[in-house]
Amino acid sequence: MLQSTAGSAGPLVEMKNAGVRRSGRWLVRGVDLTVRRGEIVTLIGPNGSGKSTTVKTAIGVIAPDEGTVRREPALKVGYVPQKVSVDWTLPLSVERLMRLTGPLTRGKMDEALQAAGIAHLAGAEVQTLSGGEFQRALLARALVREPDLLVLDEPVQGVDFSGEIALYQLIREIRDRTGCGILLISHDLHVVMAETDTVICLNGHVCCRGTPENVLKSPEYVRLFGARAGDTLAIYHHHHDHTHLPDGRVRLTDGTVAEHCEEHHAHDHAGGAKEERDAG
Ligand SMILES: Nc1ncnc2c1ncn2[C@@H]1O[C@H](COP(=O)(O)OP(=O)(O)OP(=O)(O)O)[C@@H](O)[C@H]1O
Repeated sequence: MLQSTAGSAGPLVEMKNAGVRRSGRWLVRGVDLTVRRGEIVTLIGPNGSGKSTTVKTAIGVIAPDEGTVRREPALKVGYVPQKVSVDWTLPLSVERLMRLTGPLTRGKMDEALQAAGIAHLAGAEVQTLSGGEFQRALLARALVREPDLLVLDEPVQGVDFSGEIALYQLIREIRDRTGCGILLISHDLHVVMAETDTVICLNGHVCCRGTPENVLKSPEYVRLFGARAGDTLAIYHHHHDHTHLPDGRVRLTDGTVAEHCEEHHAHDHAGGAKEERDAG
């Protein structure tokens, strides 16, 4: 089972006033960050704002120069990198990619590929995968470890808008099913981040934090991301306002039954530039 082990009720990772200093300057400073089981936390910020440094500090790849970082004992981390260096001239199937870092039973591999939604691509050559499929293959690799904490660095890079929605939906499903904590890195708030519990906006320090809606409205965020913050960004809301019946009709929360769900999906758009329909 791709199920994280139930540990203590405390945070998976907790950073308090953490700072990292290199070559005489603070790369990040004063970072407070907590990820609990079942929680999705997203770090956003411009290039060079310290997102990767913060994540590496959170998972213990680098030690803080000030402040504290506490992790749950024996915390298992699954990491989905932003990029991998693969020699594309060599043939490499998805199955081999999954086995590059260690032996893996067929069952575990199938389960992880299934969880990432690419079971049908096990035998495919990695170089033929689309951007979204490749991200899913990297995600499957991380899921094999049955992580308590899943860390994804820019998960929707090279993925089109509908692929972006599908990937965020998958990330949420993984969280719902396994109960793991998820730490996402992104350069900006994405339209589908409404499922994120907490957004932390970095620029060498924490500029602002809160729900996606609150961060979107905060003057610090608008200052950092400029006019496009208000003009082009839409927050996608998925309202679970109905139940699908076996005959294809839907029952709404008020008990009425409708033929289709489309007309009953309500979407909020903070900026209104992107329209997206919920597939139900
Ligand atoms: N070991 C190091 N020594 C000196 N400077 C470093 C070191 N590692 C990172 N930096 C610098 O620290 C800053 C923050 O880097 P970091 O990779 O954390 O940013 P980021 O927000 O993840 O950026 P991006 O969005 O471009 O991936 C950058 O200016 C980077 O050049």
